[in-house]
Amino acid sequence: MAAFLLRHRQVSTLGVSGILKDKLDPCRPHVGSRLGALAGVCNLLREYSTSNDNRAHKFDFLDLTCPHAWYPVARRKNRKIFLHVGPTNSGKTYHALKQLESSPSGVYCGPLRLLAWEVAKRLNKANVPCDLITGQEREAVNGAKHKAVTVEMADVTSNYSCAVVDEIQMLGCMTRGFSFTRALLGISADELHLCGDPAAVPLIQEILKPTGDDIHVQYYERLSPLVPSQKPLGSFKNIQTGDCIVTFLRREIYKLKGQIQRGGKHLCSVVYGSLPPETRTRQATMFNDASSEFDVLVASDAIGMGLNLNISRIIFSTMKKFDGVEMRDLTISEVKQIAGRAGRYGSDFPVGEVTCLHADDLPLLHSSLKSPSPILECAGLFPTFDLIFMYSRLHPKKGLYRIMEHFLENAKLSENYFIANCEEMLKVAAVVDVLPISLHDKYLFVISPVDMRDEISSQGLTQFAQNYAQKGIVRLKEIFTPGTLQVPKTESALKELESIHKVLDLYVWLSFRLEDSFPDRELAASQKAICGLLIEEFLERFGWQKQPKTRKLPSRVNSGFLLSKEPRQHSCRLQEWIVLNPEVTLRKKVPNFAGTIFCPNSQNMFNRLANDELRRRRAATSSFALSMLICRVKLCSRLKGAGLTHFREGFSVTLGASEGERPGF
Ligand SMILES: Nc1ncnc2c1ncn2[C@@H]1O[C@H](COP(=O)(O)OP(=O)(O)OP(=O)(O)O)[C@@H](O)[C@H]1O
Repeated sequence: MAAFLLRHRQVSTLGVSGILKDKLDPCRPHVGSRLGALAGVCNLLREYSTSNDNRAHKFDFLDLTCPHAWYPVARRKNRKIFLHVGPTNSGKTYHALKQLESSPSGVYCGPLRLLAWEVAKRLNKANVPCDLITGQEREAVNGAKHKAVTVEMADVTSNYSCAVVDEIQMLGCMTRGFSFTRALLGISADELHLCGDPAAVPLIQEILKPTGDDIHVQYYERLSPLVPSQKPLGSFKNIQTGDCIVTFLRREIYKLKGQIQRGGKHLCSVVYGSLPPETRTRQATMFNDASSEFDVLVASDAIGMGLNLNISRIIFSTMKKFDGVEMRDLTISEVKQIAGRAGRYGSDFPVGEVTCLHADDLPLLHSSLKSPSPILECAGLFPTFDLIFMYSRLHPKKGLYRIMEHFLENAKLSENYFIANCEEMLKVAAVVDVLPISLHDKYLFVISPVDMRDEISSQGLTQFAQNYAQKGIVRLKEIFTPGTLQVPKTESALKELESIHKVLDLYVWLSFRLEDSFPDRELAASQKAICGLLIEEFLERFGWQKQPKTRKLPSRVNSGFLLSKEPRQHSCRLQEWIVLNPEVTLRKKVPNFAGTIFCPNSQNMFNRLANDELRRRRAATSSFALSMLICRVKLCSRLKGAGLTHFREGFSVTLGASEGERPGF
């Protein structure tokens, strides 16, 4: 599918693979605001940013031994630090958020967009106006003094009464850890609440010593019991409603989903890392909803964070995972984080159970659950653009790749820190180095959330950077043909669609940083939403097309869900709502109609699309609000002969519906 979407498939990645070993990282670099002001460094550097290069030579830009000094705004405060630590599902975040909610101003910093969305929603619902800021979203709420952000977007120049940094143990993450270190050292708040694993306590106490902050540690116990089973699952015949099967390969997820569904008793939602976050949330919602048919979850370790899940039992299908270098046993922290998802407090399953598919794996499960997580020893660090820029002036002939490489090899660090793993960033640096753009712009591409291991994503980035360098403006249509997305028919087509979603996501990210040069944010966002829906359509159909007749509804099914006697055949029913996207190509074909038409073919799917759209509209500019219209499909013949393959015989569309019309949900 991507072959006709990405127009320049032959784009060279400039021999990057020859330069770098292609190792996988556990966390994707996703760095939104590393360009944000780092006042300490800036002050330090300002005096060297004149043409007096002799002075610059005397300053050691490689000295990263005192990162706390980079944040003068935070250093002017005597912060009270509250460490909320304990196992998963122990109420750490709940208590920290209560403090945030009752403070006059504040910020929540989470590791995932999903978490930022959830907190923004929660605060707004509690009548605490809260903005949402992630790499790809800016949703401003009138009068908001609170913000929910992804950790990379944390602002270290503003003052807050209260700040919360969630999953603080991630400061030890090889790729993203430095953003947590930056939030820990740099957020200027009277109260800073840190939630996470007790394994991070000694390190945090150590690195905060030079700040003089006041530290209080509060330990929590799990709110609901977690019972490790003595018996393995053995066979998928023993799967029950509320079970979650964990596996680590995407391919395996679909294999297990198919296997379980073929038993005819259960339908499976799926959650894994490369699904768009919106899709992950919806899959989780379907699984949680007792009235939906999807009563079993097949997931990767992506369930470890960010999703509220009503899981009764976690079943590890394997206790090994490929980490990009080798196949290895799961670590104690990984086992605990995943297993801890069973039996969430306040959910339908107040007691959680955990087991393995195979008896051989039980000893490792049991021993991991009994052991404390190993103490974290070092926190991540990464040079800001200011430092890289000043360092580059000492080596004016070197490209960003060589400057970064040299900087990272020679940086001086104290024993509490490590320099982030930036192989992915270096791959991008090699791509953009040959282009005639400024160091600042190169750095921006380098820190963008691109997955360079994914061929389509890496080609998307290359194309964006090349077009930007050549023309100064990047139109989405030059690389992507809107209106050509289709429901994938195979797993490999699904994978391509996931990659296309990543490319569109990257465009949106760039559009927030280079607004004039990436003007098609709205189009990219609407195409992203469609990608998500098509992916979901695949997920709902998967495993059913071959044997729909063997289907027996499980007991908890509410058959009203799909409004059909044959629940899995929902593609036969055309619903009465559509989404119009005026950007796309049908303009010429259909008189009086300024757009293409996407027609969700189930009410369920439509509701999701409409919810998404309304959420976006609330946040969007008025011009964007006009770019997608939701309108009613009626039985008339205006589109007959227009070649609209989305529509079935006998149905067509009323044109020119007004934006005021609202679907009835
Ligand atoms: N005192 C409480 N009253 C009501 N609900 C609570 C309370 N404490 C926690 N909860 C609920 O229990 C669940 C788990 O709490 P929370 O997410 O704060 O745990 P956590 O320790 O941060 O877990 P994790 O590490 O998995 O994020 C949440 O749904 C939360 O709303």
